[in-house]
Amino acid sequence: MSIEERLFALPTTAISDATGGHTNINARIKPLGDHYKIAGKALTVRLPDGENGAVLEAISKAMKGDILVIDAKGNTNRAVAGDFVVSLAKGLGIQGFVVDGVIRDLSAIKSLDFPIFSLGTTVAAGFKNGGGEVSVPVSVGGVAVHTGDYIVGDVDGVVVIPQGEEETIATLAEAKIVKDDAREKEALSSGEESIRAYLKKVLRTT
Ligand SMILES: O=C([O-])CC(=O)C(=O)O
Repeated sequence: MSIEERLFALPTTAISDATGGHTNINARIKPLGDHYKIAGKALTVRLPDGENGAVLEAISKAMKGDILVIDAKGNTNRAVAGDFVVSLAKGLGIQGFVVDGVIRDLSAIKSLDFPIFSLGTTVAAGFKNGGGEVSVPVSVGGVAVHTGDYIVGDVDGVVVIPQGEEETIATLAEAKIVKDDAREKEALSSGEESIRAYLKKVLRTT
């Protein structure tokens, strides 16, 4: 399995447990659909307040499977993208967007089934006066993100794994799931009896 496949198979909660939660993106950045799941490499975009021109530049530079991580500085009045821009990204094999800002044309974007994690939606398009940078360090949801960092997102939120730590974090998260499964089996195997036995054990030892 590739590292992308291993990360895709992991819930963000297990990755958060493995990282200690230090690189969890602020919970205000949410998936626009509960079923959205992304795992892949970040390509960063930094936008001047209210602008969105550099998103097109990022789309043109992205590799298939990349996730655009867009620092729009929390602006909720101007969209970084609408359904047209999202169609371009989807058409070139970009996996999803994580946006510290908002998008528009939600209903059409939902029809495209393109995973977006954002602060929500707005009606207004972004300005196109230029400016903005692609592949520079950004801050999104309170977390520093560099191009090449790994991003995993699902219904619970978005986590960042700094480049170079992905193998270690995936291994720790996989181990956490095995541990959680064993705990669940122990506590829930025979209804009230096993629940009480489990609580007794835990409350005595903590
Ligand atoms: O042009 C824009 O700023 C975004 C937009 O409406 C689209 O992508 O459809």
